[in-house]
Amino acid sequence: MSDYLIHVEVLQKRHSIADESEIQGLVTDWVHCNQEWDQMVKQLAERKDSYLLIDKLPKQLSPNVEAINISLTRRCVPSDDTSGHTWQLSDTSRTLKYYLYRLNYDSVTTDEMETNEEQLPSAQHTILPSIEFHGLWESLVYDLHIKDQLLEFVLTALMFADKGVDNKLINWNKVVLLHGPPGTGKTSLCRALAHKLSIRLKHRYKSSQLIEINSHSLFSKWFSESGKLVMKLFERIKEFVEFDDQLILVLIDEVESLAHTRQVSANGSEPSDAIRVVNALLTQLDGIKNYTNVVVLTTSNVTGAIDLAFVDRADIKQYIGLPCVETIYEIYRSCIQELVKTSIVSCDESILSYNQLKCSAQTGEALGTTFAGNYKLLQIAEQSVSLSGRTLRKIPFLAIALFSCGQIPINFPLFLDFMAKTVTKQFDDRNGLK
Ligand SMILES: Nc1ncnc2c1ncn2[C@@H]1O[C@H](COP(=O)(O)OP(=O)(O)OP(=O)(O)O)[C@@H](O)[C@H]1O
Repeated sequence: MSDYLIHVEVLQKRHSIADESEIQGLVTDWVHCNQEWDQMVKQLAERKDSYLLIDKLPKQLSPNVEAINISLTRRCVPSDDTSGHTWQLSDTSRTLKYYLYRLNYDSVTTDEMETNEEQLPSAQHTILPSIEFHGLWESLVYDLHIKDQLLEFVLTALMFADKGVDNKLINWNKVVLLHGPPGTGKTSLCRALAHKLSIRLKHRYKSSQLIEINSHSLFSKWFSESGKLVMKLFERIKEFVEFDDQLILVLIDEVESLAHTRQVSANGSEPSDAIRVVNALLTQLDGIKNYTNVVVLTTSNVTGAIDLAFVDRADIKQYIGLPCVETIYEIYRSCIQELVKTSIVSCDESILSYNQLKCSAQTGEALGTTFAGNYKLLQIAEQSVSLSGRTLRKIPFLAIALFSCGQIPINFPLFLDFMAKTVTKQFDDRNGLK
């Protein structure tokens, strides 16, 4: 038993023909010869929401392995945890979980449904783990340990289903609801969660698929038919769910457009159709909850507008809010690292994590000019409070587009000036719109 569980995700190269056992053997050797586990774990534990990506691999691994991603969760290993292979590092008390996977490069496919007059795009299917969502989980930063908690929640829900826990005695529906302001990464988090689950559960399921329901097209034009369309759509989902070696993740974005509160609908202009849609959705959700291999992920910007019966079915109702200074700093830091990597910004200073910066300030190490840029970045993060994650990720692009006059590379201090001006402009523009 250990305080941390170390997850080692091994991405096999696209054209590698080595079999799983061969790669597992090579990775095992690498893991056991690596003397740096304690240091890596310490580094990761200090950083919140963090991971270590190793893409410069030793030559015995590089022909077959693209990258190795190491992350931690703070928990003990349940004795019958079936996800991944478990290894005990011989010289420490640390437990390590190993997952080997390949990315799917096929493009997303769109399902269409027939209405009276036309074909309607009703859902998008992505085979997971997909190149489309590679790195998405790691790119999302939150104030609390939201990502780990969500992952843990879904793994537990699937484990309960697998163990055949009686639903009449313990109630769980395998439905997640993420709600909060626009642009806080709710949809991205659902996609990233689905991708992560497909990697972590590769031992349990032969394949995994994300089905994204297009709520808008289901509910807009053919309003009177919407109830029927919802039923049809879930019939189609059931075709996939029938195979219990397939993990199916259903994403309903902006679920309020399907799960409108029946109270409001009843007072509105077209009450019966809206009520029919909500009823159809609730019936279908109750129908698929009996399958062990399906999880429904939903998002909403306006929780108040969702039917309470739906909200009640969600096992987890997670509020995703606007980022705090620390999270903003980390989002900006990842943007700058990317611009340095692609030689758009030149930087001699190492860009510390928020925690490192705080620690070195306490010990007096960072107070010299060496970390002046880091402090300036922290000020910009403070200036950016109340902006959404979506806006924050745009700021570095806008800073260059608006102020660099096409001259790259831009040195780090100048780039930070551009960023500060862009944030000010963002608030001015926003106030101008009010
Ligand atoms: N917490 C975050 N960390 C890092 N990036 C973020 C974060 N929140 C948002 N983003 C960025 O914003 C983009 C848009 O996020 P997304 O569309 O998932 O948000 P949303 O909450 O679903 O928005 P909406 O409610 O408007 O549909 C993401 O792809 C990501 O680049």
